Amino acid sequence: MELGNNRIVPVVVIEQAERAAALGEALVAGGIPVAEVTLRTAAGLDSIAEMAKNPDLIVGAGTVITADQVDRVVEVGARFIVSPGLNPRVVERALEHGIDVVPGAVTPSEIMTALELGLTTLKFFPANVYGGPSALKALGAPFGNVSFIPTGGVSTTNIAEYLALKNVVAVGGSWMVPANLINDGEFDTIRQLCTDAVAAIQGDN
Ligand SMILES: O=C(O)C(=O)C[C@H](O)[C@H](O)COP(=O)(O)O
Repeated sequence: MELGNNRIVPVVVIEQAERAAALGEALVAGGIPVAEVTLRTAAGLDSIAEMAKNPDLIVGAGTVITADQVDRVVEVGARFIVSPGLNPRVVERALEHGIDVVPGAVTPSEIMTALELGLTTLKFFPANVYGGPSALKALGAPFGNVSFIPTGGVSTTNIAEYLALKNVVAVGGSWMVPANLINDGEFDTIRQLCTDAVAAIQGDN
């Protein structure tokens, strides 16, 4: 997955596309130049298009549920696709476009289906519901070639524990990009939340 050397993927829920450019600048300034912009709002597509204009930012689409949504997010410049679950038609359409796709998979059967589709980097969501780090350790035994991006309940309190696992390539989360701060244009605060998140893992590297 095209993440550069980033190990934190901000999950963005944005209500106003006019906030997108400034949000992208805050992420870059805060040391996390990547964003998974979800399609959970009507502003998602336009926000991806706006943030994709920033050459310093890696922008992908989240909450991609259907193959049609894959076409639309590729059209506006998404560089990767994340899904909460595993829909083979979404995966196949993304692969047809030649774009990285990270579906959600938390059970051995889902993981085996993803492997069959040629994928080895998967979203582990909701991580806080499906057992967190201990579940990921257990899954690492039979699936040594699979990397996960745990998402759901991740924060500075547990990010180091997740990133210490050899089968965790990055974490996803919304804690550094709260929707209310985006809506209120509190981009200095978002930048600080990003630098705090980066600091939370630098001490453990
Ligand atoms: O929207 C999607 O496509 C999802 O899969 C859900 C998000 O990734 C999680 O809601 C993020 O979890 P928090 O960091 O606990 O807020």
